[in-house]
Amino acid sequence: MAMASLARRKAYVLSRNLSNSSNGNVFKYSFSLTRGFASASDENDVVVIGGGPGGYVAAIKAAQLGLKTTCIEKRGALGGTCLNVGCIPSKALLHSSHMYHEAMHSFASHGVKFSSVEVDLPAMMAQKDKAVSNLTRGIEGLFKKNKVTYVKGYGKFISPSEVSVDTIEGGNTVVKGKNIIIATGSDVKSLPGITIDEKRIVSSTGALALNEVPKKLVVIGAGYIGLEMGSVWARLGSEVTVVEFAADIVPSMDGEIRKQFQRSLEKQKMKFMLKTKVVGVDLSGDGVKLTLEPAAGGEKTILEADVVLVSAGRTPFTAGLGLDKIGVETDKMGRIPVNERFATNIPGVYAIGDVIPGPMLAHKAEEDGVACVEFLAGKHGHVDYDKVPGVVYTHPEVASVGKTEEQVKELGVEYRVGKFPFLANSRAKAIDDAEGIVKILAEKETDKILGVHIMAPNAGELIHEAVLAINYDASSEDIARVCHAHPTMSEALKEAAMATHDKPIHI
Ligand SMILES: Cc1cc2nc3c(=O)[nH]c(=O)nc-3n(C[C@H](O)[C@H](O)[C@H](O)COP(=O)(O)OP(=O)(O)OC[C@H]3O[C@@H](n4cnc5c(N)ncnc54)[C@H](O)[C@@H]3O)c2cc1C
Ligand SMILES: NC(=O)c1ccc[n+]([C@@H]2O[C@H](COP(=O)([O-])OP(=O)(O)OC[C@H]3O[C@@H](n4cnc5c(N)ncnc54)[C@H](O)[C@@H]3O)[C@@H](O)[C@H]2O)c1
Repeated sequence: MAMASLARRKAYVLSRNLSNSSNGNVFKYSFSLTRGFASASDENDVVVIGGGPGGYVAAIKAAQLGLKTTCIEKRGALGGTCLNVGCIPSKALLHSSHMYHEAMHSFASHGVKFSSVEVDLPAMMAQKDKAVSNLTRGIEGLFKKNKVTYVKGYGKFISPSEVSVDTIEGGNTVVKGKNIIIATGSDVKSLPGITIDEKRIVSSTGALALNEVPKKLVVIGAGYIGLEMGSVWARLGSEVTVVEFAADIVPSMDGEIRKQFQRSLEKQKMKFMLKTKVVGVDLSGDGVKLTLEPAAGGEKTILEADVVLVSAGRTPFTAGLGLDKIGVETDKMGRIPVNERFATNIPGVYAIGDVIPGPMLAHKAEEDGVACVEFLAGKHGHVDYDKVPGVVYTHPEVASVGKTEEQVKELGVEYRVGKFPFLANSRAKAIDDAEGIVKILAEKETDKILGVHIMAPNAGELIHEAVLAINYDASSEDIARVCHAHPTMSEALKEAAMATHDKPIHI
């Protein structure tokens, strides 16, 4: 059987039959799987531009599905923003700085004493860089294992089936593909009048590589990056002030959880200036002087900083890609609209990940990549953006899936809420790390889970039981009746589920 399926895979030659629908954005595909060797031609079945979580995962999956695949990446390393300057280095620094903070503030109460604790920033950065380089090399290994051709260079369209690549070595090559997937990701959104120099005014990339702990750090934007990188430097000793235009931190978070989360960050000495905008920057002295104004207008104030982190969102990256040359449409925000098969308005050209509408998250980009190539291979791909979990990796972490209470109210659905605080969870008490809560929202009539929100030290791990439940349309009673090991933090989810459909035991 295995031999037969291998032979079948090798023999697939994909022939695509495109028919453009009246709105120009929906295509129908039919595939004929005839015997022959696709590799006999130079043309790829799939070319992926961008080697981030969207692109590299799409390339590997396409190859696994028997499609001849090439991935083009300009930065000289695979893994994209996430691995090189995003998820991975930030989590490395979050972990290291948390260890330092624990050593300074928590170890003694557990009976572990040191004569002195100090930060060795170069060593901390070296550990982060080692994690990144090991992982990027790992993806190159996966490309080899799966026979994905890797072209290092800057790709730009010369036609809907041809990409010209200025290679890192200095040459040029043209890569042809029956299907081309744009996975070029996103870049820092700059703010008018604020020029990022990655020294005094930094993006997340600069904030991941500061060579000393700034005395005063001002963060513009209380979103994922601002709170994670703000936490890193606050733990290492910076005085951190977060300036946020909106009325709340992480505006997309459930309101009740957000309030508790903000209080927790304030206890960690992070200061918040909400409903505030930066209207001027003065770099004439050694540091930075920011002019602030209430978001609604009013009296100006000055805030001084040694370093300013601009983390007010990210913007799709399509510079130099030649989209206009082949007619790929973008929306007002520079994103590439796609249909449910990730097809753009140009036949044979697809887009996934941060460059298309939807949450800008690595795991969402990966799901896009897999689903997109599954469609290309004649299978059925599926991604439901309503069931994509989100995690802020601070301490405690905040993780959520599904709807917030505000969204449920807006939908007009009758619902029940069940909550359980970690203060009543035996494991959290045992390890003396009990700040946080689980909150479950379920439809009143059916008990179907609509949303789960967790604030806990390991919320990013705990959330996946809820993600699974929501994906299987589970009820809160389903979770409540599942036996959970004791003593674990996961029991808080069970208790919150019991509180949703009936009564909890331990509170
Ligand atoms: C500081 C930070 C922390 C983050 N932490 C998390 C986290 O913890 N969890 C999470 O889910 N998400 C996190 N993100 C978001 C995550 O990094 C992105 O959602 C994810 O990387 C998007 O994947 P992608 O493949 O769409 O794009 P990217 O990862 O941006 O990859 C696109 C790649 O395409 C390449 N490219 C672009 N144009 C061309 C071209 N013309 N030719 C060749 N190559 C090209 C780029 O060099 C890049 O490597 C974080 C982001 C940042 C900045
Ligand atoms: N843990 C994670 O999953 C993780 C971590 C980091 C980044 N990311 C992703 O990277 C993307 C970018 O992160 P981010 O934190 O830059 O964006 P974000 O969208 O998460 O937050 C940006 C914040 O900046 C505020 N803002 C916008 N303009 C402003 C202005 N002029 N002045 C003050 N505040 C302003 C917004 O109201 C918002 O609260 C996010 O979409 C996120 O999905 C994810």
